[in-house]
Amino acid sequence: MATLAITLGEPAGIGPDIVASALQNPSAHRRIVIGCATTLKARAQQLGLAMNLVDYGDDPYDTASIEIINCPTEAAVIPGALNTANAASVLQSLERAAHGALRGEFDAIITAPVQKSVINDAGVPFSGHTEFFADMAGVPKVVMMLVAGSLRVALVTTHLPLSAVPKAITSQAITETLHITQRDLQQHFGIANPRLAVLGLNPHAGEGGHLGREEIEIITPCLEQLKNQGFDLLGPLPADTAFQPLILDQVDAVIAQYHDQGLPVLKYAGFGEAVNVTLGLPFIRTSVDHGTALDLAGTGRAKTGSFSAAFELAATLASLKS
Ligand SMILES: NC(=O)C1=CN([C@@H]2O[C@H](COP(=O)(O)OP(=O)(O)OC[C@H]3O[C@@H](n4cnc5c(N)ncnc54)[C@H](O)[C@@H]3O)[C@@H](O)[C@H]2O)C=CC1
Ligand SMILES: NCC(=O)COP(=O)(O)O
Repeated sequence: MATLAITLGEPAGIGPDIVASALQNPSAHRRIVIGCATTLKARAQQLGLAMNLVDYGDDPYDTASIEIINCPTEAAVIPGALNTANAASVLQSLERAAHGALRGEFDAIITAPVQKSVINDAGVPFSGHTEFFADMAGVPKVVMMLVAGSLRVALVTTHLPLSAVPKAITSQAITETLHITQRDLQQHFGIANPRLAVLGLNPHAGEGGHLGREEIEIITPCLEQLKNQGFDLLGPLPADTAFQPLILDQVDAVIAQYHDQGLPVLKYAGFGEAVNVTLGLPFIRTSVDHGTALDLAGTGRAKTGSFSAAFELAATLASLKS
């Protein structure tokens, strides 16, 4: 049995809906939701779902119960309507989850989606859970990897404006990404000798320098150095032709240089069933593949497939660790 912390995410989004829906059945794992208890109860009621919520630690563990660590929102929550007053509650829930995971109180964290913009609008710099948890853990570099069936896509850079990407593609960023991905695929995914396909940055991987020089000046020398150290790498490959069975059948993960180079393909392959996992943290963190879907909050139309997959992957990774 694993002890799994679940953060509720943006209270006006579909986080409360998917958490209430997906946690209906008893589980072999202890489930601790961190977020606004009033919001979760209200959303469950709106969706006609029963929720057996008990305060964290109050009762002996019961397979049907959901424990809650309450992080009340400042203002009443209206599904679909963002409110900067409630950003503090979201951040408090993430901090509580990270502190608990760092001290071994939780075996893993599963996050429901947050609305990054409303946290920024509340005056707090925040680019994503990935970077937030890295900061909380004091880890300078982590890797965002999404998994859809046998397809795994990891990113060298995460939440950056496109204009900032080329500068961020450094030998150090690529080297660290490949080290973290290789190590975590070995340690957590049981892949003894991961083979990784690394994408170029430019169209046609730079077309021999005629469409950009990052492949020649940065990526290729970096990959050669890592190959000499024993890494099993393909690339740099043109991104537009890399996602085909000829390549994918021979690799364990694709390394994309930036968010929208790799994730649209992954989400086309498995949106609604895929899982986002942060590699390189000192604790396990998985998440959904989708955002806050404000348009669906409180409607009963939010699908729970990705959350359930994230929950199962977190439980599996936690059991492999112990
Ligand atoms: N892990 C996280 O915290 C993530 C947060 N986000 C944040 O979410 C916010 C909204 O992002 P968008 O790009 O609009 O993406 P989104 O995923 O919220 O919505 C895209 C489309 O997919 C639909 N959709 C999303 N989840 C669904 C579900 N479970 N069931 C059925 N339909 C679903 C939505 O209704 C919408 O039509 C942004 O602030 C973004 O930063 C986005 C991705 C991940
Ligand atoms: N598109 C994936 C995404 O934005 C997830 O971000 P994070 O909040 O998990 O860092």
